[in-house]
Amino acid sequence: MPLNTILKSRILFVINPSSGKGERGDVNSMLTRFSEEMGFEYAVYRTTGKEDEKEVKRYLEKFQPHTIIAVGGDGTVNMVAKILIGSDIRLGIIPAGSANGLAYNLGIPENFEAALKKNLQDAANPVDVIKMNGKHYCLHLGDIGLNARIVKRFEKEGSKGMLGYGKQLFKELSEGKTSFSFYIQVPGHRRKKMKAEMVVIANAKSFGTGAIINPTGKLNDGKFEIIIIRPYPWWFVATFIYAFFTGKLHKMKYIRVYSASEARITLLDPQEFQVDGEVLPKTELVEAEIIPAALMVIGA
Ligand SMILES: Nc1ncnc2c1ncn2[C@@H]1O[C@H](COP(=O)(O)OP(=O)(O)OP(=O)(O)O)[C@@H](O)[C@H]1O
Repeated sequence: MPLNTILKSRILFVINPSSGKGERGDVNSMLTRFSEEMGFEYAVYRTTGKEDEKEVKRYLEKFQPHTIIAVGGDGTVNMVAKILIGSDIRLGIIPAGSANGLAYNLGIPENFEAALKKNLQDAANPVDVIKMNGKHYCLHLGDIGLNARIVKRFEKEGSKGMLGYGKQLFKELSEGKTSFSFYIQVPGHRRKKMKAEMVVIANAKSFGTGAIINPTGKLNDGKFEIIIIRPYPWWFVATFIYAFFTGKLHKMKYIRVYSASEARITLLDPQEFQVDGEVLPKTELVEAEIIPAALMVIGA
């Protein structure tokens, strides 16, 4: 955004004080300093975990921001994004959660001041959103099976950070694989019965850990990808890890990728399901459709 636009703009900061690393440093004085230097007006709403959506909507009416910057993890970003779908209010992100998937994909630094500067300088561009089962809005990715089970364990046991994720991944893998069967319907392809360890429905390229699950993913192409990890022999894990970090997963054996603007996955038995880090009840059906250019996101 050019400086003269920032000078006139109103920015609402939605801060989750309880997210991953908590509120670090003296955020208030940093915001005051930047607003004086750059001349923007700002308001702060600190989330409580109760009725936050309603409160943010009240700020929209009374403060009429041009930009909302979500300071927190994927949950906070998702809560704000949901409110902004279809509006031209810009969404910015300062990552401060235990999972910051979208921020990672946008290359936003974890340091508060550096992330704030980036949000004040970068342009906003349209980003697609995936609507799942008619009510869940996904900016980053959702999945069925292995990763959803790990995210669930992670939350239940109060694990933190990459080490915590690694511990839960190890536990899941050492308990043996639990593949599941499903039917997949994607327009232009015949309905197919398949078996998988995990099915990922991705808007973005990478998990917040940096693992590239969707090498061909773009946030603004009007499509999402369905990445199916089929049952594999145990010794293939090392090849997967190599592929995850070199961006070659889509070329691997045991992987099937669909690119789609809508899809329907019917599970033969209910499976764990998560969307942008939020663990949802086990499901037997996932219907996904893209909402193209749904949001203006800074740094996209
Ligand atoms: N003040 C608060 N106290 C407790 N919980 C809160 C508060 N504000 C928001 N929350 C909850 O925080 C969750 C979102 O957290 P977010 O994803 O931003 O950070 P996180 O550290 O990654 O969290 P998590 O690991 O639980 O996903 C939501 O469930 C929301 O209800």
